[in-house]
Amino acid sequence: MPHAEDYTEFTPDQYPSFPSSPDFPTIDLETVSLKKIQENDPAEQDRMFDACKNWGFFYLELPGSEQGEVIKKGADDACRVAEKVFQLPLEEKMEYTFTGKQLWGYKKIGQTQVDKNKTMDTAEFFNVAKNEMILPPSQWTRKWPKPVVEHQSLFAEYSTTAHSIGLQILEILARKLGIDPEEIHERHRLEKMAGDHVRLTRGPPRKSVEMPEIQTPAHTDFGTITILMNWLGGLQVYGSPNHILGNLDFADDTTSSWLWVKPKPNCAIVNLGDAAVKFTNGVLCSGRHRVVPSPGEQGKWPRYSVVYFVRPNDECKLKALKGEGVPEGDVDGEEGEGVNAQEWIFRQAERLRTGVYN
Ligand SMILES: O=C(O)CCC(=O)C(=O)O
Ligand SMILES: [Fe+2]
Repeated sequence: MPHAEDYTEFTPDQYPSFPSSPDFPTIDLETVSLKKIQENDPAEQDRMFDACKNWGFFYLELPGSEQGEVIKKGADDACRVAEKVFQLPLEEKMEYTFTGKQLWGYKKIGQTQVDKNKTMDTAEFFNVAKNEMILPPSQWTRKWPKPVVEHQSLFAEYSTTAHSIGLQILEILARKLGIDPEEIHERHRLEKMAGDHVRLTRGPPRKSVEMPEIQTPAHTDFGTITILMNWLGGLQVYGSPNHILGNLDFADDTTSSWLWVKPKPNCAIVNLGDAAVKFTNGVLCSGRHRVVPSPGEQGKWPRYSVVYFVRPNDECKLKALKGEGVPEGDVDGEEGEGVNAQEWIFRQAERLRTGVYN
């Protein structure tokens, strides 16, 4: 990696701590040790299962697990690449906008509507596709910016590791519900085409004390499971658990209904997405969340995050799986039924972008 002094924006050593004040109510999430679940610790696995049925969100403690260390270091390195990507001229970044049904590449600021008044989002994303990075550049189907090309091995390792951790978690959840774990593996083959990507995000420093801006509007993730690394506050979870598929409603936007997720050192934040709700017929919860500018002093820094989305293979149908813990019938009516994962994700992304669901 280039020298740290080349960078000015992503400076986690300098970040002030998350303010401890009743003005910033936080959500009390469980902390699950990756090492322990990998060692089949039954109590740890039970706590994780409960967290996935309740909030659909938990902290995943990384140290002590080899794969955990890859994510911890890899996320830092990915942010340094992100800095370089976001520093490219807008004109150049726009050469990488999403094409067709693939949500890969660049999303500029202000592309997504965040409220009923048509206020636009303030975060920029760069989505680095798993299916490209795990292949040699000669097999790539699209162009990637130089900083990404130069760090292909970082993105390949990060994608492979995050995908593997996601599947280990899903396998444990499947067993608890009496679902054959092979049903999960078959729908999430690493080498098959899927919407999986490493998302690099950058939100600008806060403009005003009142924090009116929203960096990323309320949403549930569209895939199966997400492994998120962030360093500054800003992520918020809606204060009542969501078991509704694809819930993108702006809902009650009053600040009191949102709880802050305080970043926890050495931990990833794991959350389930819509496909996990669908596969389990609503037993597992895909937590509704959004991103606002970091609170207090933290808001003076630009906010970076590194998100890995584990998604079902493109052709996979979003249907409940069989298992003794999965109720019969369809708790969500026909929503998403029979639609393949690629189509579902594309539709949801369009709905989120345009706000037509409201
Ligand atoms: O930046 C974060 O902390 C969360 C980002 C997120 O929710 C997303 O990209 O889906
Ligand atoms: Fe999200």
